Amino acid sequence: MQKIYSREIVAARKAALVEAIGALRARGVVPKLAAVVCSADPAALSYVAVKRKHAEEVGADFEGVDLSHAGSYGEIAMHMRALCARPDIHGVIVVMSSKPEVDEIDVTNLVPAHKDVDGLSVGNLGALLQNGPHQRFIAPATPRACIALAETQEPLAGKTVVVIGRGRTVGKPLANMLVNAGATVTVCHSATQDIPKFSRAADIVFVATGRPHFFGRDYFSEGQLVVDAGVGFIDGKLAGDVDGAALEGFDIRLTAVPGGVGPLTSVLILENLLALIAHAEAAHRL
Ligand SMILES: Nc1nc(=O)c2c([nH]1)NC[C@@H]1CN(c3ccc(C(=O)N[C@@H](CCC(=O)O)C(=O)O)cc3)C=[N+]21
Repeated sequence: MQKIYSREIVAARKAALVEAIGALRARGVVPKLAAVVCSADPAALSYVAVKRKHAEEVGADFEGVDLSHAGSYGEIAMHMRALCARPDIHGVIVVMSSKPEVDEIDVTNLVPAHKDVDGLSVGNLGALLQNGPHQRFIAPATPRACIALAETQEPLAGKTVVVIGRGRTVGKPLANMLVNAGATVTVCHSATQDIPKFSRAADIVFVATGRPHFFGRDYFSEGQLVVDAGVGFIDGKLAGDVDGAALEGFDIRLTAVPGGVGPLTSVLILENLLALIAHAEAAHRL
């Protein structure tokens, strides 16, 4: 088994971000990202800290917003409207929690498309499905990271791929983005009978279920590329959905957790932030 790390692509893309943000700052535009947490979930809060670190490393401003104490959806909506109206904030991400206290996609839909930095609102996802030639949309960062990491290994057009997971932040948008990229896509999920029948036959398998170390040797076949988008915890340690230890001695490439999709996701959120600024400037909103 060969582990695939994102370190090099992350470093290269970060260096490009530093340069682009420096150029923006030189003409008075300071990119600013706001990250909103709606649920009192330590994992969501720690993810905000990771976002802050990455933003500050490349010279972007960052604001964490904790709405977990808001009493009602109405109160959350009021805070969201005020936040999204602020001209100093170019992008707003609503952090999805594994223990949501409100429907965080509903909250995401309060972010207007021109500030929807993670591309998860209804408008951006609709545009992603349409994928028209004149459409500019923001694609969700985690699926983008899965695809960018896979593309460091092999082209996707014409490949047979299986996506395990149909979640709203990774699996479902990822499957549609893979279709757009020219892959032949099968989506497996909790109601699928005999997932290995499908996953073993694929050229590339993307796993995004949030079940740490659930997927072992039975699910895969030799020669495959496996992209692991899982960010679960086992004994307090970050663990992907794929049980890497079960693949030892197997001729297969597996993206690392930690060190694979995760760090690239953070970089792509910031690339999305710059794309929002470019779109706004093209539309003379800035
Ligand atoms: N709207 C939304 N978009 C998201 O993309 C999103 C979200 N909500 N909710 C939470 C999950 C989680 N997530 C991670 C991103 C990077 C790392 C990451 O960089 N992890 C490092 C390790 C960091 C450490 O060890 O603390 C790694 O994998 O190497 C982890 C987790 C994005 N998420």
